[in-house]
Amino acid sequence: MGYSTVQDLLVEGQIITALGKELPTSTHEVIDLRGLHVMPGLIDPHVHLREPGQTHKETIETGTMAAAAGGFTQICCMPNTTPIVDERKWVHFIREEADRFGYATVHPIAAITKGAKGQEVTDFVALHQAGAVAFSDDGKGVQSAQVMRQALLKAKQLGVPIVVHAEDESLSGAGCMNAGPVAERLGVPGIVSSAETVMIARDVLLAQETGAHVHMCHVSPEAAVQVIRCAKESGAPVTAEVTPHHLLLTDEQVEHLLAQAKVNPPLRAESDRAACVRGLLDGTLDMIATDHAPHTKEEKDRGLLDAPFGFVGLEISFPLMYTAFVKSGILPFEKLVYLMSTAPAKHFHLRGGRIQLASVADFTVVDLNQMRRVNPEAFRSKGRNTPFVDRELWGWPVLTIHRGQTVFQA
Ligand SMILES: NC(=O)N[C@@H](CC(=O)O)C(=O)O
Ligand SMILES: [Zn+2]
Repeated sequence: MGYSTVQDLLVEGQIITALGKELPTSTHEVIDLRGLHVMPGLIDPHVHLREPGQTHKETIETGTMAAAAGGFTQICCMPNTTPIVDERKWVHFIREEADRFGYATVHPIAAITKGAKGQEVTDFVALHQAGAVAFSDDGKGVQSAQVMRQALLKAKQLGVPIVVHAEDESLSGAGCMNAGPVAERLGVPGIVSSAETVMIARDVLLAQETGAHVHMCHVSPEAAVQVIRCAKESGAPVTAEVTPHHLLLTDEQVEHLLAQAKVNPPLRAESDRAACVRGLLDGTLDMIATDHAPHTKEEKDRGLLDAPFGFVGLEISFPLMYTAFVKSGILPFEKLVYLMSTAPAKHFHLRGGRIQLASVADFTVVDLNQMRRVNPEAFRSKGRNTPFVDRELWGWPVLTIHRGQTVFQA
């Protein structure tokens, strides 16, 4: 970190072929980026692209366009589609579709269990050979410790992470928001923090016993941050992600926004939010994930009890993080780039995450001085479901280059 410089960058084909001061311009097209910042293409480890099957919510085309507009050049997509990504053909389909449009590189995450039913572990070897970079039943927790242990042993052999959506259904039940005073005032069933923390603790123990890499999704309660901190101190092979919404919002939002603030895991109390920020600053939480979860307006309008959980995030997460944490002086710019590019590349074993000689030309140019309000009507994503409508943000991406090609320009 601390590697910011002012210099030129030469791209030939898909590759960065020179870096330095005053490179000869001779026959090359010159893009003047004075006053702007270039960073390695952002990488999002947790995106719902909704294909196959749920094309009313999002498609691979619209989801990767949204990624490019948000400065992401690589994304990992979750298997909770229709059907579930539990067979090789769906891994191939996703990669081929993404390559056909070319807006961003998509790394499929395949299901841990067949149909995400939590019972029979999928064919990890075949799915990994097809291009799955990790395994997850995201959207649901794997309820059986025995099934999870079996999955960890298989993942360990392949050297890939198991990505944990931590939710014990016997505790989360029919809850639609965080359990607490706001849920009580609204008279709706709450989701207790232990529904998440109990499974995080279980999977830390299973990671220690098996030696497999466990990656915790969208961490939200204070107790979960504490469990992960202890796990890391004891050397357990555990990493974790946190979302911009869990760092910035609390369940107070649900009082005003109702289903527009409904997400899983739920927005929690102020003490939980503050603990997530501390966890991010001290390295307990390793990276930022958007958990981009598009739903239609009709679905989100069903009311707090019946609407689906989830927010879109790809097109606003860098400005959200930049404005709240870098512009305010809490986090150095380089650390944010690390959290949104270098760290996900490292822990998911992806190329990228750095701008260096001979690497693939994936990079994002941001304008740190431009303020714009969040306007969901302008999203490339089909999803408009965000609790951040109208927020004033700085640090918008203005140019995204993926494999040497311009895929987004403001
Ligand atoms: N996060 C959400 O609220 N929803 C996700 C599922 C998930 O990531 O758990 C979705 O698929 O809609
Ligand atoms: Zn999840």
